[in-house]
Amino acid sequence: MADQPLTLAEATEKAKELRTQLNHYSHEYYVEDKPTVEDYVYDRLYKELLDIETNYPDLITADSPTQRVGGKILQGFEKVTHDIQMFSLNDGFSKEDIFDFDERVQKLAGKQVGYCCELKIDGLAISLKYENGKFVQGATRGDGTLGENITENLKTVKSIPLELKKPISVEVRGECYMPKQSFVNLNKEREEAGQDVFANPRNAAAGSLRQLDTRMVAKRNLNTFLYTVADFGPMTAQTQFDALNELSEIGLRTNPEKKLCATIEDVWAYIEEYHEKRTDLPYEIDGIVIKVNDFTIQDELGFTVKAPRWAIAISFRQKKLKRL
Ligand SMILES: NC(=O)c1cc2c(=O)c3cc(F)ccc3oc2nc1N
Repeated sequence: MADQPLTLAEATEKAKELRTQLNHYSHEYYVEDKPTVEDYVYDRLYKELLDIETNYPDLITADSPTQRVGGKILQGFEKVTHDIQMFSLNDGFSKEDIFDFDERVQKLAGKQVGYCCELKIDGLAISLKYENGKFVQGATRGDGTLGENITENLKTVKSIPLELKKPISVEVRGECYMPKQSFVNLNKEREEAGQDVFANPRNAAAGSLRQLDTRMVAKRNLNTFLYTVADFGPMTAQTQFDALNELSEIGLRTNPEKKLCATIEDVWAYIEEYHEKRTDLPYEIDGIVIKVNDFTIQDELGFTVKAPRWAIAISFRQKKLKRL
């Protein structure tokens, strides 16, 4: 006999249970890249939740996984002012530039400093605001002070949690990117449809986030790596390396290839290592970012008008580095 339809009380309880379970499985799959259940298990639970929400639309919540597919057609993107400016990075183009950076930093800091090295993901810089653990605003960098509100589009990016693991209020920043394979698939579809193809995954990600139809964004398989805590709230990390671990602990996706380097020689070895490995990565990188690890020293060094003095990006994208 068909199941008795659930009462509202039963449906409310069941929907809550399914949302928690589905969001947990989604976190494992999209944020940790370590799923513990097969897709069909997820799909069955998802269908069960969708049926309940279809029968009881009032039970739909903002953090329900069914809301990830989008469905809003936006009129445009409102402007957002970044309370904390979103800077860009100074670029280095050679081994000499990196060693000069180290010399400047040691001189300013008055001592040997350690560096946190990270891959420079080739995507679009984004800012994510959470209030009491809930995702409330996503924005582009724009000119560093004025960005665009792309919250509805970022809600369809599965690795961006709609709710953190802790009910804290923070602002974090990172990169939204399109994985290489998704880029190849998308361009194949576009070519078959007689549409223009995207030149590279970065343009494809930027073009996807500019879509006004959020259902289109949901289909683009965008992803993220977070790398900066702008407004710390109750977060306690005192170094960049620890901040990346803390971001991961509250449920945000961070890049696993980070490395703590005690000397600039170790930094250079890391740069050479990933200059070789970059073609094997499932996402594009356009270089390496080197950051003074200790936040106290970062604060001492501060920013110029356009960039932090305590970081430098080395770009793989130009000729001179080919001779690495
Ligand atoms: N594309 C990137 O993967 C990446 C980019 C930045 C920045 O743009 C950036 C800009 C700042 F003003 C300060 C720190 C930063 O750290 C960063 N770290 C990264 N890993």
